[in-house]
Amino acid sequence: MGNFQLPAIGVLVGPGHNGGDALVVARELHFQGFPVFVYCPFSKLKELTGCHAEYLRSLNIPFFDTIEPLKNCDLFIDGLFGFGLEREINAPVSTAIDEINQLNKPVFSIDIPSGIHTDTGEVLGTAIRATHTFCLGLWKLAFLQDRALEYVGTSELIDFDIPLADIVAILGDFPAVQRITKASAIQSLPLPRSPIAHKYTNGHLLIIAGSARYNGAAILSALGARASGVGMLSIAVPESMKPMLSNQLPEALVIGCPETSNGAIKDLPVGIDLGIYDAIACGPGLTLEAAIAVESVLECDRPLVIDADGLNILAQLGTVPILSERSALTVITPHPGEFKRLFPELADKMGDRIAVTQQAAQLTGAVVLLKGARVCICSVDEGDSLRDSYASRTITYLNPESTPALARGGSGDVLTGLLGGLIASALAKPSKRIGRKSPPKSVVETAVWWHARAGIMAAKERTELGVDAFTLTQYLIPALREFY
Ligand SMILES: NC(=O)C1=CN([C@@H]2O[C@H](COP(=O)(O)OP(=O)(O)OC[C@H]3O[C@@H](n4cnc5c(N)ncnc54)[C@H](OP(=O)(O)O)[C@@H]3O)[C@@H](O)[C@H]2O)[C@@H](O)CC1
Ligand SMILES: Nc1ncnc2c1ncn2[C@@H]1O[C@H](COP(=O)(O)OP(=O)(O)O)[C@@H](O)[C@H]1O
Ligand SMILES: [K+]
Repeated sequence: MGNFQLPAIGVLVGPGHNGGDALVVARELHFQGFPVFVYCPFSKLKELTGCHAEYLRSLNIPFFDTIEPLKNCDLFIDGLFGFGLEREINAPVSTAIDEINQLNKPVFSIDIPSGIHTDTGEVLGTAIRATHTFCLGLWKLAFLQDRALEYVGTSELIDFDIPLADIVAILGDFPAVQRITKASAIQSLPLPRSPIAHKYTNGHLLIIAGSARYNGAAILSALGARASGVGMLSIAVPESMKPMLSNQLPEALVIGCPETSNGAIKDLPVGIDLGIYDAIACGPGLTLEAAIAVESVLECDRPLVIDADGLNILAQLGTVPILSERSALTVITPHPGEFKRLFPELADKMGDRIAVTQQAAQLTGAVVLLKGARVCICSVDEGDSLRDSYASRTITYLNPESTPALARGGSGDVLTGLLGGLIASALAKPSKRIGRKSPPKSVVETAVWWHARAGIMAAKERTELGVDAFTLTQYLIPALREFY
């Protein structure tokens, strides 16, 4: 026999059923021969948890009420608190959590890292920084809240067959919050194309973007739109940028606009007919000098994607009154900074990204796409008869998988173009409609999922440092090849 030693395991046990789960894990590891050490500083345990504790003590598994004796353990199981935690954790438990975090050893959390609020993802005083979290039964919202992600580590769902009838009884047939799945995202791709398609049946998108200061934004949006397969792509840019755009995108119709002395779009060209476009994506790189053009876009009856400076100008014009006036589809795609400018009344509640996105959708009737690590998309439920008041039910989609490789300038511009192209293609006018078309709102989820897949694939091949925005555009089509 070699000198083989099983790792020692520290198990952190709380007073509720999360602690009960941890005790069951501790017992099974003990039966498999692992040395197990329990930290449980609580004198009062819930009944079932208390029974498990009693059984472990009868097996002579050691219990401690300080962390000190567990410090040499090789890894930890965290069962201090699960979804029952609603108030701040105080000393001595908070101090124990900080000490565990400082050990820098692998920690496996049960259900949710202890200290994280199960819905809002808020850190209640302090929280375990898990290496891996096993979420039990149904995904908790905290796994989709940006502020919890550094604590969750990698994560997986342990499905223990909660009966579907029970889930439906509580959440309904179509829960108001959904994770974007590969299956649903693929469904809304404009594939396969009709064999008798022609360019106009595949939609005509107008991108309005760019300035002398930010000319790359127009190119990146256009390359995003190119990957969407949109039938026709027009790009309105300041007149002096026309040659550069034509050079980069020979297939596009480039429209030169009158420009300010700083090289921003002063206005749209006289006589331009916005009515010919199936969708308009407006905003990347415009600067605030393009206010007149953005105002005319917001007043037109075309489906819109508004991003970046389009949003900053919208905020100045008055987000809620302007968007509430619109009857065509409007998708706004703010990052958190832009979101605060659009909705200053929600600025101090941004920690709960899901709640503020829902409130923004209710205030405006727009589809609100809040960017970040876990993009949140929210719209008012069209099936709801109270829609006019916007006080009705919202439907929320969250993208569960992405990569921080996308956290660099320009990746949002790519998304704007991709999204615009997919919407134009889904909304190609009814007289031209051929083949399968998707509901326009569902392509918003598809665009977000596709953009993230491209980032993930690029990061895998090139590391997280190798995904500049132009490179990202080059991975959009390869990311789909896995599926087509
Ligand atoms: N269907 C189910 O129920 C299933 C449940 N499952 C498991 O149970 C977990 C939920 O169990 P739970 O409801 O007992 O809550 P839990 O998170 O253990 O904590 C509550 C305890 O903590 C205490 N406490 C709270 N805050 C505190 C603080 N700041 N500082 C100190 N104490 C504090 C609170 O005390 P009290 O507020 O009552 O005084 C109470 O005693 C869930 O995450 C999953 O692991 C799964 O196995 C599958 C099915
Ligand atoms: N940590 C992250 N993980 C995953 N995606 C991210 C992360 N940070 C940013 N992103 C994504 O990158 C894009 C950044 O967009 P944005 O902030 O508008 O940048 P830009 O305006 O420079 O193009 C968004 O799609 C956002 O969701
Ligand atoms: K836990």
